Amino acid sequence: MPARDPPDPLDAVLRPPTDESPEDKVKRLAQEAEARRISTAIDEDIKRERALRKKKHIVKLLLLGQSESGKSTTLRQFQRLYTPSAFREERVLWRSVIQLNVVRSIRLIIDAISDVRRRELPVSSASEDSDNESDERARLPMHLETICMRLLPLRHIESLLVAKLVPPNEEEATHLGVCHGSSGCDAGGCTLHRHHHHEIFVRPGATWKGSMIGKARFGRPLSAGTTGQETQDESQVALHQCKDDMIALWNDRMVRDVLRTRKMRLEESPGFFLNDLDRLTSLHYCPSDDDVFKARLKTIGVCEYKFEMESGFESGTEWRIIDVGGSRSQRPTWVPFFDDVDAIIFLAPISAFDQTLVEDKSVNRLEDSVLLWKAVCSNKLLEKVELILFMNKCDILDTKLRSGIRLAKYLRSFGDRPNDLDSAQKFFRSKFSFIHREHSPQPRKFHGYFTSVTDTTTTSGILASVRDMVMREHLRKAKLLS
Ligand SMILES: Nc1nc2c(ncn2[C@@H]2O[C@H](COP(=O)(O)OP(=O)(O)OP(=O)(O)O)[C@@H](O)[C@H]2O)c(=O)[nH]1
Ligand SMILES: [Mg+2]
Repeated sequence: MPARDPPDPLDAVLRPPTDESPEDKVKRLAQEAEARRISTAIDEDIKRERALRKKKHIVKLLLLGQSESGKSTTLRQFQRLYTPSAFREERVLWRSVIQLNVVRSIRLIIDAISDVRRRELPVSSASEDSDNESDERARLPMHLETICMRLLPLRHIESLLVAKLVPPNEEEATHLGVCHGSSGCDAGGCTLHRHHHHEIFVRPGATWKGSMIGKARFGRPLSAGTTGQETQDESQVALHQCKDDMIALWNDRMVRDVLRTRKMRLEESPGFFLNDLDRLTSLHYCPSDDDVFKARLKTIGVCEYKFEMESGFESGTEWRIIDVGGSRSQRPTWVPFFDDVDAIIFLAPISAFDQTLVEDKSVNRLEDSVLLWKAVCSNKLLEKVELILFMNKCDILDTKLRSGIRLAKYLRSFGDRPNDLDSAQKFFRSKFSFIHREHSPQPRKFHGYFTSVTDTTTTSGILASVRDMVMREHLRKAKLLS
């Protein structure tokens, strides 16, 4: 005789009672039918979700370009466009970065005027009581000495802000481009010690935002009042108290002379806010969108920003935008992303034709961008990737050319073309598109844009066309593969 299966332990529990009344039976059967209905609905939900996940598109966009080319600013523009409420909520967190940008600009000025040589000054600016030696340090006029003295508390504020923004034990080797030397200085009665001008940076993982707000992240809105940043803080109080002196320093004629002779064009430098001191130093200052785009915080490592399209034909598409550090030591982090990226936005700051890299003073910035672009175009791993070129910082290019800086002096091939924005842009477009054509392993379309990514209006339109183009290409390739 075959062995009998052991009794099912659940069977006894689930079996209807032997003394069940007809009414109870009707009730039980109804309950069982309802339970079956719910179970089928859950099964269908799971099936639908699986199918959806299978269908869900993930579009990956990588931002590349040298340091200070505008990658993180472009990322912030994407954030503003596609997760506006999270962007707005996080604006307040940029206040410390902006405070530090301001304090650093002021220190650059004080350092410059503190060891200015008499021969560097126009005759009218030099103080009269100095002796004849031509290389003698110029004495500062009394009013500037007083201002420098009164701005001494900003040194403490700078240390506070660095402690707040830079993770402990982090040291970054690159320095701000416009600074000099690192020894102490003594200008008349005003003694200031220069520090190394380490540029502050953001490292993912130990993010500065994370350290300031606990667990808050893009996509997970913060409520105002949770960070403590929006109320007045020590740095803001100090900046408020120093407001008049900072404004007087920045507007001083001799200061401007010194900056001019030293070719320190602070207005064109990243993180420049000195024309907005009145607004920025108010006790309840909260950064505007534009302030967030103008703020400078260097990227070290890789940051990924995810967002999902909520409507239209892209509904359900997840976008991942990857922002990397652009300084030379950071470039090895780029390659692992080449594998499965849909498109690259490459930023070339075409205003930088007369500048050198912060990390290597012997390398011209424009040349570096051109070489990088060539390397990206010719990379075999990227042969099927859409390359989008942002010829960026056109606003600064325009200002430079208008101020009389001659492009041909730095780029002989520019020849005798008119030294204006239009001619320069045509020239750069043909230079970059030529490289794209000649060095791409297989023919592909050139997508070139002239951008000033700090400008929200023009950039929003450009990002929308980029998004459409990338999405179309993504769908076309997905169709070809399926
Ligand atoms: N005027 C102007 N400033 C810009 C433009 N694009 C970027 N900037 C500024 O340039 C600075 C550097 O921009 P970032 O976006 O931080 O540069 P990045 O490429 O991310 O640099 P790394 O993180 O060092 O690789 C910031 O202060 C920006 O506000 C532009 O088109 N015009
Ligand atoms: Mg960056």
